[in-house]
Amino acid sequence: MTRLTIAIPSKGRLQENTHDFFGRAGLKIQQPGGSRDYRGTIKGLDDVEIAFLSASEIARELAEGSVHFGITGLDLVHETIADPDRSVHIVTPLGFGPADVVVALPKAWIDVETMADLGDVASDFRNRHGRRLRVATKYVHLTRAFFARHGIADYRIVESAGATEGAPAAGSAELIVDITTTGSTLEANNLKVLRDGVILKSQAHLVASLSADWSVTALAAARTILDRVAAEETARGMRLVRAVVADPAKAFAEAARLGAELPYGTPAAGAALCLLCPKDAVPDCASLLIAHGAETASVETPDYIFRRTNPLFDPLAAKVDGR
Ligand SMILES: Nc1ncnc2c1ncn2[C@@H]1O[C@H](COP(=O)(O)OP(=O)(O)OP(=O)(O)O)[C@@H](O)[C@H]1O
Ligand SMILES: O=P(O)(O)OC[C@H]1O[C@H](OP(=O)(O)OP(=O)(O)O)[C@H](O)[C@@H]1O
Ligand SMILES: [Mg+2]
Repeated sequence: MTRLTIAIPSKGRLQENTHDFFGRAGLKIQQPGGSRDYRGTIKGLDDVEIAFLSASEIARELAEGSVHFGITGLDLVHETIADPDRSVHIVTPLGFGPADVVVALPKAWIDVETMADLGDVASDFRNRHGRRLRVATKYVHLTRAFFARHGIADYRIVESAGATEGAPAAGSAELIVDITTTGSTLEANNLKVLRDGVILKSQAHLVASLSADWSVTALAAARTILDRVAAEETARGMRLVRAVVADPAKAFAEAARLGAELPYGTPAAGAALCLLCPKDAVPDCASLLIAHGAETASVETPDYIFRRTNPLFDPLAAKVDGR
């Protein structure tokens, strides 16, 4: 039976946060051969194999179906995978690795502030210089699609693997499409982003391949992992609030308006009412219980909240089954 393979970044800026993400869910990634080993495991989960790859390789392997899950940037998913809606399923954004793919050009081009301005300049440029504007980028597909959407055809792509921001100053291109987070690399190269020049807002995502071999074993392992991930995520936003009140049903009816849940039912007379309450509503919830006669309301932080329905796993299972 095929085991579940998860590809995670082995280097670069997504690596450390990826380990933290699994760690929060109580999943410990082990790399038996040390950092040079290409394969690893998750402690206690025999049906799972970890593949350590670069962020761009991960997008490729997801497209090929040679891994079940991968963690990579949304920019790479859209750049590398021809038809992402069909070949992969986005499980969840991960809240780290934020970066925008942008169209940028020298600040000295004061008349060009928007994609429409760029369209005008592109035609002019061709007439005047007898050659097309050059765009330096490694995001070839994203650039083509975005320029086409803005009706710009008078340009040529110059593929650039690194130091793309230096291309205009070096004279190898007039403008660039690249990724930026703080903007300091653009600034250092005297470049500005067009007002409507943000092609994609990216961050790291957990992505599932729809062409992978989803054996019963692999799917069960996916459920185990996504249960833990979802349980930790849910728990992070909730608190357990406990108090003995005069009329638990009535107290809960009011607490429900604050978003509280009654996970273990209405207590018998004299026993504590136990509520799951959104973190931000805890002080109001506690005051409400005191107003309902409680002497004490105690609040605890749950580590995990497991539920029968899993918002991360269920949509994936539906897609995999439906193939
Ligand atoms: N400021 C940033 N610059 C570049 N990438 C970023 C940034 N912030 C987040 N990322 C994300 O990290 C991904 C890859 O980053 P990084 O350049 O660290 O990987 P890498 O190990 O160099 O991979 P490769 O060798 O394939 O380029 C990007 O595609 C993007 O999704
Ligand atoms: O907006 P900023 O915060 O300045 O970040 C953007 C820069 O960081 C990335 O390069 P990276 O460091 O990954 O080097 P690489 O091109 O070798 O991958 C990216 O290609 C930009 O050059
Ligand atoms: Mg890089």
